Amino acid sequence: MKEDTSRHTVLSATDLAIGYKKNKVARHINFALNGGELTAIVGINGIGKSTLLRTMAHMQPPLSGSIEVDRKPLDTYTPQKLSSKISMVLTEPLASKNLSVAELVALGRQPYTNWIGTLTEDDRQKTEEALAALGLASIRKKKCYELSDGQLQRAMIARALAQDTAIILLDEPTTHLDLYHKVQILKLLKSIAHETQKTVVFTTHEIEMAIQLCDKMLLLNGTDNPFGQPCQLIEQGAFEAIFPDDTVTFDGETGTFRIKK
Ligand SMILES: Nc1ncnc2c1ncn2[C@@H]1O[C@H](COP(=O)(O)OP(=O)(O)OP(=O)(O)O)[C@@H](O)[C@H]1O
Repeated sequence: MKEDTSRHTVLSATDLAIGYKKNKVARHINFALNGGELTAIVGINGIGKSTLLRTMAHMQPPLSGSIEVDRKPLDTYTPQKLSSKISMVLTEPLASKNLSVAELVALGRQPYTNWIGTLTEDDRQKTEEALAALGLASIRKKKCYELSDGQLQRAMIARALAQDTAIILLDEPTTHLDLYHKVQILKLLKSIAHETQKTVVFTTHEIEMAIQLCDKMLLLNGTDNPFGQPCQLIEQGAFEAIFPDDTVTFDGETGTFRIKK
């Protein structure tokens, strides 16, 4: 039986500072994410969203502070154990677009297969479920280079779903998509979080959409990085200071930004 992750903190950060040897990018980052929640990380260009996501995936070390997965420090996990806990969806072009959609999605099972990568019946079933969940069954044989940006994005998410981790991290999953496909992907992420009790976290520039669709938001702002439900952040006036107010202002009533003319 699967553990009910919705009742406890699955992923948390305490006074986290992130960045690079000569470049402290952000500090004072605090959050606690439960299972079954969709969370957006937002903030202006270069504020550190991708750096934070990479730090959460243990692809780079924190400068200070801590990250815990299931209340254990991230750095106590072996890479193998971590790949069964956290999956990461990057927007970078695939190394091999020669793979078919089904082959790409099956790669999600790698953490569980033996050294020659033989798929078991369970691996095949998880791959099929992921293909079906993302509406990819009919194009399973298509090569990845034949896909539209939206289809490729869905295939990358399906690979993460096949990996069947409690935590899914996605770096800008809606870039290059039109409004309809942006909403489609975000709604899909929300239903994955709510229906499978996974903790889903993504970076985005779609602040208004995130306000409407996410359970929680982390706003990287270079100072105190407010975290909470979108309505709480609106009440705190957290969105008002994101952009210089001679350019764009935030309307808390509608949860939208207005261009100053
Ligand atoms: N490998 C690296 N080495 C040193 N500095 C880096 C490296 N990668 C990114 N940075 C710097 O870290 C800062 C944060 O970059 P990051 O990509 O995390 O921001 P972001 O919020 O995701 O930006 P965007 O919205 O433009 O994608 C930037 O100043 C960037 O130049």
